[in-house]
Amino acid sequence: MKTVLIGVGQAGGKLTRELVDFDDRMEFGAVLDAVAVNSAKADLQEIPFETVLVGQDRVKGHGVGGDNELGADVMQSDKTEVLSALDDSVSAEAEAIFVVAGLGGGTGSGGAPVLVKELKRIYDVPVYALGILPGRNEGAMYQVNAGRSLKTVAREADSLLLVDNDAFRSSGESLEQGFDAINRAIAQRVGLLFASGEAVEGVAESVVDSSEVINTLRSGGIAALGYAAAESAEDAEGNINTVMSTTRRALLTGTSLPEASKADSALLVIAGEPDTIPRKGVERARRWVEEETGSLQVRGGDFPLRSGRIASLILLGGVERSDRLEAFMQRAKDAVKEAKEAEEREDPADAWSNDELDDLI
Ligand SMILES: Nc1nc2c(ncn2[C@@H]2O[C@H](COP(=O)(O)OP(=O)(O)OP(=O)(O)O)[C@@H](O)[C@H]2O)c(=O)[nH]1
Repeated sequence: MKTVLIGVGQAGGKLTRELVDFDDRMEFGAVLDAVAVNSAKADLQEIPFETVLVGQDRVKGHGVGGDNELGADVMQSDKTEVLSALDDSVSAEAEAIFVVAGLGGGTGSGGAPVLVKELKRIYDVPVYALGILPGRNEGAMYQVNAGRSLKTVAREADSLLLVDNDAFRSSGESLEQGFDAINRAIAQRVGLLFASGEAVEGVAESVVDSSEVINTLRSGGIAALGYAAAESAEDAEGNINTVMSTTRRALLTGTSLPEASKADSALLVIAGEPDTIPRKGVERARRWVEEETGSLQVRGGDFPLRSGRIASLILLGGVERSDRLEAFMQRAKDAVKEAKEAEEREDPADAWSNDELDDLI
């Protein structure tokens, strides 16, 4: 799927950079172009592709400090510059646009929904978002920002592919220490998804096509991506059980949104040397994904790849009803409530109008 990437905010820019690197390293050529947008000048300095600084008149290049309403405002004010930077990037070849952002901060969280909405007005290709959910140990501000941003992006984008920072965290490591590793893990998975349908080696009927990715995401709402790989046997027969076990791991323990296994639609991509991909195993794995997700729309296809490994990549569309997402939305709502209570506590005047204390007479 020929894709144009727009990274918004710090996390968005860093993850976009990883995605560009992965696509280059693998020589897939699925990423057509990339642009990074930020209100913090320092975050743009390391970016090796086109950048746009927004909100300079309001925040003087220092970022919006986690204020996502300000993030939305500065994107709205400077959208013309951002859109004109994209003029040449979104060529006739482009099949999709991805806006990449951390949903917990200010610039990405506020800017991404505004940008997605504008892009949808202009371009005919699907406009997707790749959103990063804050880990459960991040502060209340991050949860509140992400709750509001998620709701808006999911409404505006053709689909929101969610990645939970907690899904990729290694034990004993702080979230910050782990960011580079998390970004690499996400870039590998999402990069393979972009490249699905790009590989032309060993062209066969079973090779996955970009349109299958687009059709899987057609139901809109929230999407997730699962992945697992294992050493490949030398022939297809020897890989029947391996395909089944990587598929199980990809869905049950390897998704970008843990515990999201019920879905409206799914796409199962098996990547590996074409003559080691077992038809029987792939069919069996696809039926298992149908049962497990409860979806009658499970597409499938191969991704021919020169590798000693065999991998299952599962794209899930319509995972809104997942427990993890419900838990996150509850976290965001609790954080809003706590913030309101703290605000009231700070104002001594409110002590007199406390509803929990009954009047004496
Ligand atoms: N996966 C991942 N998450 C990150 C990274 N950097 C920050 N985050 C997460 O993204 C959220 C913060 O968003 P940032 O992108 O840093 O903020 P911003 O959009 O630049 O906004 P401001 O700094 O407020 O201007 C937090 O939830 C972080 O946990 C990263 O490199 N990788």
